[in-house]
Amino acid sequence: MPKIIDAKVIVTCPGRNFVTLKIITDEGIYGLGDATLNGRELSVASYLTDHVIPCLIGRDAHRIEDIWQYLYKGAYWRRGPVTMTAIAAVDMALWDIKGKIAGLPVYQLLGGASREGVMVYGHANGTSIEDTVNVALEYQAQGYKAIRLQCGVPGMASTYGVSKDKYFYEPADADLPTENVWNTSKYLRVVPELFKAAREALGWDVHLLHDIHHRLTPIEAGRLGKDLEPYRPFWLEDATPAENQEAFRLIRQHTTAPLAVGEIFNSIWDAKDLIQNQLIDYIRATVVHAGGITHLRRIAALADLYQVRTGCHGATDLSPVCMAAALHFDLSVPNFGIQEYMRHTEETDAVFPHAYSFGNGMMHPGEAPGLGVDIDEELATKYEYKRAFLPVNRLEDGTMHSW
Ligand SMILES: O=C(O)[C@@H](O)[C@@H](O)[C@H](O)[C@H](O)CO
Ligand SMILES: [Mg+2]
Repeated sequence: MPKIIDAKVIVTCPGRNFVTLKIITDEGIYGLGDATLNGRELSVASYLTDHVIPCLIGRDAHRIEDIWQYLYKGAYWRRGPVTMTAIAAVDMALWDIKGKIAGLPVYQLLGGASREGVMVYGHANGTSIEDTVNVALEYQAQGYKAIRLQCGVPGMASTYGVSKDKYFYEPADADLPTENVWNTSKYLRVVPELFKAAREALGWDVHLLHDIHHRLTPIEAGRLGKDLEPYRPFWLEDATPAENQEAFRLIRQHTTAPLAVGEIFNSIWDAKDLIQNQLIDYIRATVVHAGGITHLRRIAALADLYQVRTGCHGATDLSPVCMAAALHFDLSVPNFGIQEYMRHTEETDAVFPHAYSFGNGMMHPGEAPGLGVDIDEELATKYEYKRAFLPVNRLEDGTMHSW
């Protein structure tokens, strides 16, 4: 059996912070897991170093399910983003090891390919509707079949999803949280105009998505969904904060716009009622924050019973290790929907060389054994951790709001 003899956490910051777990076996084979939790990176690094790695040494690396259960039940304090991101990193690394030993890409261990490629969506954003539509046209020219639209709101200095750099979006932008100002009624006026302009410019053969990013109440989300129906959105994401899963019932009563939620979910329990009551159409939970490939398969299997499809989170603050793992999952899972793909920077890709590829709006994990991603540890040491927080949102009267 491949015995775990060592494991370490690598924190690196090639333009943004990433936390990576490396598990090493007595046969010299190692596996990698993404452990990045944007804005709270060091909490996961410590959870792994201080509370998980000592329990891994000496274990059989093939026992993925047993180790998953040991870390989940053994912590006593179950669930939560830090715990489940740490478990996810171990899970990814063990699938990587298992694939390398078997000489197979992980998707083959998950039941093989269910499709030829993974449809992805890119992020078009701009300070104005015109800028956003022009970037969307560039994505369409690159072959993207699905494009997310996020634009600035007149009268608001900054808002979620609008980046300073046209192609790379990094929201964790300061040593302490940046304070954004938010105005719901201004936002509700601009999004339908954005979609109208986008449909006129891009036509109907491209999927258009939008991320509300938790900022509306259920009835406001129902109103926006109804306003966007003529433009056939592929999905409205994070329409309202989802701690109260029942809140989505009110949205459903007012609009047929498809709903996606779950990038901040970390276990099946966060999504169970949404899925079983068909209150959503896509589940956004992802490998790195929802307990790894092992747990994400359980979430997808439940979703499949209710015709809910996957739509994994894939922002730049999820490392190429997570992107690789997600693509293996996406290629195999029967109820695949779509995969988010925000390109990493060249310096990030240099630290994490990988086998996955993009072409004509689709991605593929590649045929390398395991996850097909590595880490250049020497290069990684050149990029010191740099504390960075996600922004916060306040209403114009100063009231704290969701960002
Ligand atoms: O859909 C998305 O990609 C967003 O919600 C993310 O950009 C999210 O804001 C970041 O991952 C937070 O770190
Ligand atoms: Mg989102």
